Amino acid sequence: MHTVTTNYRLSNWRGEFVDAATEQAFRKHSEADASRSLRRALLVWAALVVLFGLLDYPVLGHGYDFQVLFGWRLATAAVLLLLYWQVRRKPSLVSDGYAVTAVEIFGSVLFFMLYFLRHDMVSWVIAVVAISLLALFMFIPNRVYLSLLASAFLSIGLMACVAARGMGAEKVIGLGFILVLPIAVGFFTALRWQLAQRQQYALLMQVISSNRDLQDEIKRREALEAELKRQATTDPLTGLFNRRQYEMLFQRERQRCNRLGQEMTLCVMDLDHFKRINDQHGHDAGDAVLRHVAQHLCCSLRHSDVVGRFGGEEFVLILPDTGLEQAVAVLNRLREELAETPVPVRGQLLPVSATFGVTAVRQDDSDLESIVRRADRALYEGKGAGRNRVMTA
Ligand SMILES: Nc1nc2c(ncn2[C@@H]2O[C@H](COP(=O)(O)OP(=O)(O)OP(=O)(O)O)[C@@H](O)[C@H]2O)c(=O)[nH]1
Repeated sequence: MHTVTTNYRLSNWRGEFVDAATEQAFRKHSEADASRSLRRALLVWAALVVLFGLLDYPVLGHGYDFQVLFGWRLATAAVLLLLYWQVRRKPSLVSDGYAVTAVEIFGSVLFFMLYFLRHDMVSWVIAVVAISLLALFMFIPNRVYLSLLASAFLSIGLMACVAARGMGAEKVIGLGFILVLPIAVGFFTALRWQLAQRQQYALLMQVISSNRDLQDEIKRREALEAELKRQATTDPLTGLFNRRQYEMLFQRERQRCNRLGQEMTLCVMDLDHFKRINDQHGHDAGDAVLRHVAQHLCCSLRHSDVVGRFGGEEFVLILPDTGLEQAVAVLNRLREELAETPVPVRGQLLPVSATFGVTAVRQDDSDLESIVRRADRALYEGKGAGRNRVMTA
């Protein structure tokens, strides 16, 4: 279960998450998007700065003022493009906002120069500054207070320019009031926008977290279901199919073989003198031998063969698509393998062997029990004949 409890509380005044780690995660999440929008804005800004320089020429001619202004325009565009390149290389620059603020402050200086050099468009400059103040709040996506700093620099700077040109105090104060308007609108709009973005992010994260919990729960239930199924179908000691399961699999395989006209054999296998192992080495050693033999049977036989534990040290092997002759060959190989590989138990090698009774499944066999009884008879003949052998019936 994902029990991470993230604090999504928002500070209405900062427009950020109260929890620093959550704020950090949000910025990381929105970084790519914010960096893309900022880069676009920087390109447009740089293009406008240079293009509007062409309009300076008819007014200023080829003189010194034009050269200074155009030089400054080019410098501004270069700084904007430098930031564009840096943000592209390192998108995290957009999240902390300091580099963008510094560039905005540098970019503002062009307005002051325009104010002094383009006397023909003083009121235009003021209007453009007012619009730019609004735009500033959009440039720094996560730092509304840094935008406030950049806009304060631009508006106070412009007021200082107006004062420097000898305008009266009432004009300067009046301009201040005019400029406060776009700053207030920009600030509160950006603040609301930031809050809305974070609310959306919190909702998204909560949905993702619930989905993850749900997926974990589904996985847990699936594992539980698989475990229950395993317990219901297998023998706990050896992991082989239990009686109910191999009986069911026998019926299925018999029908399949009948349909395809294939032969099928069934074998009952019993370990020889198993009691001795228990008596001499203990019940645990006997269990270990049973597990080892079960493992060996599963590895040696075909994937489609069915291996079940009949009870005690007896096993049932169902071999679909296998005639009696073939089965005898397979079982002899198995018998030899068992007899040749002693089982390692607690540092000792215990020799094991087994006797097999095998019979073909016939069309007229009424049920599994009668087939097992026939194989069992062969098995006991094998025991009587000296064990460690394969007998047919
Ligand atoms: N360790 C262990 N022993 C078991 C288990 N189930 C049955 N046995 C033991 O298996 C032994 C079977 O003994 P017997 O039926 O006399 O057969 P055997 O000693 O193998 O002799 P033969 O079959 O005649 O070769 C008994 O001692 C049972 O207690 C089990 O799950 N674990």
